[in-house]
Amino acid sequence: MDLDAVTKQSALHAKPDGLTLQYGTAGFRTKAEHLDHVMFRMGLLAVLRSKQTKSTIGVMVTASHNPEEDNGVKLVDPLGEMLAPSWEEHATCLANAEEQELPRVLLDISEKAAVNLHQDAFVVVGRDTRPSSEKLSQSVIDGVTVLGGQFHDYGLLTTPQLHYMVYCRNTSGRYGKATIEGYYQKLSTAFVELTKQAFCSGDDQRTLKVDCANGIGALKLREMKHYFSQGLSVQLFNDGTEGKLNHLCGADFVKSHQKPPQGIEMKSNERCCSFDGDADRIIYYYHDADGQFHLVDGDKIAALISGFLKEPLLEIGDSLSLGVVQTAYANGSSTRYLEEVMKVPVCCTKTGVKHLHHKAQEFDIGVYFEANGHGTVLFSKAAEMKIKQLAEELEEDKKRKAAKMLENVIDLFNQATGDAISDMLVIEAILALKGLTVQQWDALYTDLPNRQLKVKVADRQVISTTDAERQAVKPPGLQEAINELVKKYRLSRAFVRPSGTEDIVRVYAEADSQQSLQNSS
Ligand SMILES: CC(=O)N[C@H]1[C@@H](OP(=O)(O)O)O[C@H](CO)[C@@H](O)[C@@H]1O
Ligand SMILES: [Mg+2]
Repeated sequence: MDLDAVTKQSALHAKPDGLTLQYGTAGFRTKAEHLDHVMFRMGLLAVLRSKQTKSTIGVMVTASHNPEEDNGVKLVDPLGEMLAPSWEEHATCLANAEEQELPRVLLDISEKAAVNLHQDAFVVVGRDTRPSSEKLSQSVIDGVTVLGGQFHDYGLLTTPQLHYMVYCRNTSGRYGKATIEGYYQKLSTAFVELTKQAFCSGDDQRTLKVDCANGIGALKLREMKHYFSQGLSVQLFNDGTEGKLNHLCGADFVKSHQKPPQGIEMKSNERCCSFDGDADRIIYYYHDADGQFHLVDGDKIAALISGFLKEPLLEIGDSLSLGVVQTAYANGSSTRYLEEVMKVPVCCTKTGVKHLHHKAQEFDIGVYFEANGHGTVLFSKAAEMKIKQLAEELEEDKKRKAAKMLENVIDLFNQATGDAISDMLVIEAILALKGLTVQQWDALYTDLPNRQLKVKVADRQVISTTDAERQAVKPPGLQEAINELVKKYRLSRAFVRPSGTEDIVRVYAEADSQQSLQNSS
């Protein structure tokens, strides 16, 4: 490690005095103008992590659904998963070190994490469409090169595409080809195979309107749509040619305002969906014949998918375990539906994909979705092998068909992380195979009316929670006050937690009717 070179280069990416940031739920996120030094340092850290794991590490420059002026960065671990928690701490230390402390902190991390500094390092970099992203990703690359790491800059990518690239590179191509073309091919082939058996319904059924949040999703979906056009025709809105990123559009806007985005024309009963700014979340919605807006969120996506998976699993007759992972934000109706009607086990974890992902790995087939539309389905290695084997071996036609279908489903889901494009194709395949309209899907259960608020407080850390964030332990009296309110209304539930990505406290409440909800919130 040439620490003199690091010090010299770092001076070109100097940290503003006194600025402290934390590696949160989704990496570092703040105004883009404050991030240059963080990017350089994350380039350094990615090299150390790569040396330590002897694997390719990813660095993604994005602030997802946050405003265009913001930006952010997160590291992607070898199997495409989020950075390990102990390294989140290293990331925070490194980002906050004053200039003169930088060499010492780098040495400290190397020592604590037992990094073999003679090992080679390889880092892949991706970025979203924000005006600040190109320059910031160059700062990441400066950090990588000054520590002697090699890199590949993928340029513009969705966040899940970068996770996919990392996963491919660390599994010697077994997961797929680590190119954008490889990603398109893998997903489209699985989609086309899967939908071959679908009853050919009218053109209306095969058309989907997509609000791309004026982000990277638009670019990538436009490139990709030709690959699967025989099975699905997508119409792009908010494609970035005019509007501002995430402004009055995108999955986060639609979910939190419970209304359609601007810039999309919706006819009654037409199926529409929204991606977020880096295309790792997806939300569906429609207007009914009376012009009423209906949101079909991540919970309903989980319900659709787990219902769909149950049938072929039963058919192949193997006792592979299927489970669903949610967070406290899951609508109470969805949890009840999954447990009581679908009869699948449901777990609740803390907010943030890494928690859900981790829990989902405990099942042979783990379905995980946040209500806001971030999620995927994970298949254990054992489940994948079993399904592949059955797809080849089974004599009986029906069973083999079921195993083949599952095989394509495995390929269609992004196993590294939630992916709006991949989830969209899975959902569209299921709707086509089952001959379901968006209204029929929506009718699986009725959401309890719910509301989510953001509250600015002086110090959000005065609130601490337990029981997967559903109970407040501090400050004293808060939980008792919530209990008092909640017990007055039927099927009601409420909780308060500090956000892991914004300087605010989030308040959530749901109840059996709009009236009860308004009274309680
Ligand atoms: C209620 C909510 O939507 N929370 C979001 C948000 O986390 P907070 O910790 O609530 O700020 O951002 C996370 C990262 O994008 C996402 O995983 C999560 O679902
Ligand atoms: Mg996102």
